[in-house]
Amino acid sequence: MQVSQQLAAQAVGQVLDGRNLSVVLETLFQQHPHITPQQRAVSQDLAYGTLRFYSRLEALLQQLLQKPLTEAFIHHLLLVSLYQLAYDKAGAHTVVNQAVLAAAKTKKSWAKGLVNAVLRNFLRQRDALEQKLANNQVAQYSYPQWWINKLKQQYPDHWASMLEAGNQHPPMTLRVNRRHSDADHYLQQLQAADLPAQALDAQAIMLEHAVPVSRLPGFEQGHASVQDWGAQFAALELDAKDGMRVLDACCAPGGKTGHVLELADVHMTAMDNDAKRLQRVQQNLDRLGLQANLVQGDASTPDAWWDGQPYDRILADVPCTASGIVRRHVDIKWLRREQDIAAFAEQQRVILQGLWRLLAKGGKLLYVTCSVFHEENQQQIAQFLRSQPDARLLPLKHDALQSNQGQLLPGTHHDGFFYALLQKV
Ligand SMILES: C[S@@+](CC[C@H](N)C(=O)[O-])C[C@H]1O[C@@H](n2cnc3c(N)ncnc32)[C@H](O)[C@@H]1O
Repeated sequence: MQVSQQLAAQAVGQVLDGRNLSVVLETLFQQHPHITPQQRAVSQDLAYGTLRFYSRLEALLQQLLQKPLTEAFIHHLLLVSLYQLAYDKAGAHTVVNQAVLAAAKTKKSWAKGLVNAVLRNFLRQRDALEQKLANNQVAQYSYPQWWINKLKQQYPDHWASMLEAGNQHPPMTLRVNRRHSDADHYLQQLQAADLPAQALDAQAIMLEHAVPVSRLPGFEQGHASVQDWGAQFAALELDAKDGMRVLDACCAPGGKTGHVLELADVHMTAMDNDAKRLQRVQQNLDRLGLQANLVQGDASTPDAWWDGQPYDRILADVPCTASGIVRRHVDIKWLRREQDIAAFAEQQRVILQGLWRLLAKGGKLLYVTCSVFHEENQQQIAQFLRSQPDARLLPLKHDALQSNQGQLLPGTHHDGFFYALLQKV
């Protein structure tokens, strides 16, 4: 556990300095090639858990310190250990002892004593410390204040449940490849492999416990893919038919590209501006046995890559704040700044404008974000419709989208997404 606490503490520190959690963890694991798969998994769980509840843990820690902590590693080690004591199954004495040993490695004479005292005081005073946070929403929900304020303003009836949904442990959800099977049949295969699960619709299945993909029946043969249920609405709403020309304009890593191709035999151009991420699209398509014309390019400047033939369907799954998928990407809560919203909204506006002229008359463009902020969603589309007289907004099929003007609120079964289906008239 000591190694995992140490690595998690380093990862937490680097994320709080502005770095992406999955990149940070990958780099740390490369630097420690001898740790076991179990130590990797525990390090990852501790880093994710600590960041999920970061501001609550920080508020608890501040109550336990008599003066500010100047040693960053000890600070982050205490956050990880408090996470373990407050949320994890590990035994309290083991957590404290291992943290003290990890602190000793810093060779600071005061570190061992401080870590021991802070963690034991937490165990003794926990109820009183927690009670003092009852009126502190940043500590209660573990989000930045600006984020809480924005959701309160934009979702007066749902803000608290949305914040809580973002703190849940995300489920592992599968998309069954319709070319091979459906949810009912695949469920039977999962049961035979001792993997309990439930069907969410004809293609989507939520597993009771996350497992390595190698344990999924037929995964290497493309019988199923890992994809949040909310993301699976995209290909269904796009409604591409056999023979159509389809552009997936921000496609990497190709989750939605694969789904569109599973549903219909279309001529697919899958484009992204990131060459490395495009390699993952190719790998995903290879596994599914599907084909697309992969193009590296900028969706906002199509003249550089477009062949001049209009598309019947365009999927614009644009870059966004990702505020709807924080339960999977816990670092986003601490990496985003409020001013990022306007910057993303401008990037999305330019992409949407750039893609619109590629759409055939009568064709449909599905605009998608994994954000819950109105500036990137409803406001973006309202502004687009005002500036584009040949665009009209079509109704969406899925009930959950219809009832919220295209906004899928994050919940137990899916992340938060926004969908708008536009037709060129
Ligand atoms: C939300 S992700 C797409 C996820 C993907 N549709 C899927 O379902 O797997 C957004 C993608 O847009 C790409 N991107 C960002 N700016 C772009 C631009 N100007 N032109 C094309 N792609 C862009 C990013 O590299 C990223 O892969």
